[in-house]
Amino acid sequence: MSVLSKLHSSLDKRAAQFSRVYATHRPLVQRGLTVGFVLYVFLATYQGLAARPASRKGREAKDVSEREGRTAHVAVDAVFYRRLGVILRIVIPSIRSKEALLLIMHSSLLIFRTAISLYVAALDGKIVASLVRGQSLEFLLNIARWLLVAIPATWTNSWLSYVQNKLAIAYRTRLTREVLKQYLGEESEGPDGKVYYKLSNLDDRIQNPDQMITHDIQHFSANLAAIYANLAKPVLDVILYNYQLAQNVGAEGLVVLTILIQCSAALLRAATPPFGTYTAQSAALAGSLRHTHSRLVEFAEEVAFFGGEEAERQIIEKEFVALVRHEEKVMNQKWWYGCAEEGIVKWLWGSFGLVVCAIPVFFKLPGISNIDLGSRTEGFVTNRRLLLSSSDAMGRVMYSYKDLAELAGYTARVSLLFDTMSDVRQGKFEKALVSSAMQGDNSQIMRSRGQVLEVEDIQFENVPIVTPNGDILLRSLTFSVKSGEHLLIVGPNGAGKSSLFRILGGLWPVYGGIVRKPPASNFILIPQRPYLSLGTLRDQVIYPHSQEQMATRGISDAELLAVLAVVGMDGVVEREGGWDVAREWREALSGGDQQKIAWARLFYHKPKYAILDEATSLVPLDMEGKMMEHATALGITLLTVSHRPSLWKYHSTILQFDGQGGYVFTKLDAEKRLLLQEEKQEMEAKLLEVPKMKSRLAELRLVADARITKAQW
Ligand SMILES: Nc1ncnc2c1ncn2[C@@H]1O[C@H](COP(=O)(O)OP(=O)(O)OP(=O)(O)O)[C@@H](O)[C@H]1O
Repeated sequence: MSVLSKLHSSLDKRAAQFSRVYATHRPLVQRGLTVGFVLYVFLATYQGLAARPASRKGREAKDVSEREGRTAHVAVDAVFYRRLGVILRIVIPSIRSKEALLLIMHSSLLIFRTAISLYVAALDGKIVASLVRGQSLEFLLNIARWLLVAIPATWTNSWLSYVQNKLAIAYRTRLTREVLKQYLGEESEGPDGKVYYKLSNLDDRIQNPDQMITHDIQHFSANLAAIYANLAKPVLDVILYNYQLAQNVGAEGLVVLTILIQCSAALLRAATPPFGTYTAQSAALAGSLRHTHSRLVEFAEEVAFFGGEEAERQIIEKEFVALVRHEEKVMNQKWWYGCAEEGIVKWLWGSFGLVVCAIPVFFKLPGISNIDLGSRTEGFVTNRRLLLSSSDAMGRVMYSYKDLAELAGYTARVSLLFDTMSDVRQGKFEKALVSSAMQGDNSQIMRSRGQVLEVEDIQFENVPIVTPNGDILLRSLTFSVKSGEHLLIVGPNGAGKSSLFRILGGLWPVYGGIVRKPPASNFILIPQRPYLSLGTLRDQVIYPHSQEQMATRGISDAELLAVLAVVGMDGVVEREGGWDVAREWREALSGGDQQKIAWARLFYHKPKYAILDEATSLVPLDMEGKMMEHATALGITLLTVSHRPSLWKYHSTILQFDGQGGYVFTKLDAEKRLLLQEEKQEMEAKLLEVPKMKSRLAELRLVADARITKAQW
């Protein structure tokens, strides 16, 4: 016997010995491998979802933040989980909440559906086996079972999508309510309120809050509701299907299969583009495009008069092209990613699966006695179905990473909204400042804060007027207004007249000194272009009251008509078809009529103070006088900005800005001021005549010189 054949026989002996030992201990090995497999699936899922460095994704995410003015990144990482945690506490406030119950219901349905799938896999195998064996009765019985199981199966699927949609709506409702609570904070919240104003005027971080509150919250909620099904269910499926498969084909093949699948999955994952960042970018670009369109709708008349169609088209097109380019980039990425994904998940993993299913056909597995053709076919069909479901579930775990990345994008947007609102409520604003705001004295003023005290009268003590971008309009302003002492405010454009009102209304922060003033509810503002709400004609006059509040105050429609009569607008009720007609009042009423409605609103509310910012610029002089007299007769103290001298006589003090950072606050003697004004106008008129007179004089001189010369001749 040669050395080679000796070696061969000794190897044979050892192999036989090993397979004997292995066969004896196989049940134990199987159990160990199965437990190991389950642990592995959990670990792999955890690792797949756990925080990861944001490298490339972080870099690309900067694009989003630049548009939103903030350095936040979008990736499936620790930041994402922290943000999601905060939002989850809002959408699922307690274990007894409706949302928690819906989640439990959703989970039960998911488990039930998997159980049905397992049953169907086995039944499928049995049907084919009975066919191969030619057992007609068995075949019919199995078909009956198939039809029976179809009832709960279809029922479960419908319920699943129903509960998932319900969850999405419930999340959206919770989030929207919470956002609106903060965004339109009650006036009683004092300086913390008016977030909707501060967000767009005092802070740069959010360009389109409307888009965030509507579109982004909706997508976030839908994604969050789906991610649970897309993640929890496939993980559960992978474990259950594979457990069942391990029983049928042996755990060894499955372990090899899992290793191969995980290696290819890791490769695919490494190549996954940053879809989360793309989602956030898409949302920001879509918001920007919508904003340009809504601006055009808002200023349609102005644009039409200017013939600005070409300019507007260019602006809109620029936004549109940016969005389309981005969508195309994402589409291209999705195209190649989709190819790679399908090739790996469907075809490569499918071939691995077929090989695994074939194991019991080609190898005799201890404990599994597939002898006849029927049993072999039954085993193959069942295993193949299990495998298809398992690889489908595995694929969904893979896809869910993409979903998770998308959810991260929306989470970033929603949490940016919450974070910014929270900062704004605490008076922390992020805005691009003018360069002077960063220097010495100016930056000192910007850093400090003044005091706001609630008292009966208005008193400003050394208060600087600073615009949100750090421009200091006035370093220190001191003046006071007592009840009944009407104040006239004058000065050149941009001097800070309206800004003073913004401080009074609590819209702008007080950077220094002391502001004493009554609560904001004691003021009513009438600007040059008054605000008209969506609603009925009655709503315009009583805004922001509701009809119920009007009834509580004991005011009837007839009394409201009397209020309109003061401003000569009582005819409008009949003309427009009654109090309850709703219309776009900005279009239905002329500019002057809109101002008169705003004055009627003032007479309805009778506040302590009225802020009139060029509030009579569009009404005739006689009506202006009537309205001013009625307001003072009602005991309303007026703070008026106007360039019309006709209004001077209604005021007792004057605050005059010079537009260079200086001001004068003094008693106003309207008569004297009018006389001076008249004298000034007369002199100005005379001065205008001077050049004309000079040229006439020159002409006369020429004529006179000519006559003298002629006489001499
Ligand atoms: N939200 C804002 N953010 C930044 N700057 C602002 C803001 N609102 C106003 N400003 C700036 O504050 C300055 C003063 O504006 P303000 O409206 O108080 O002027 P004004 O005296 O009322 O002028 P006008 O007579 O033209 O109405 C202007 O330069 C304006 O650009």
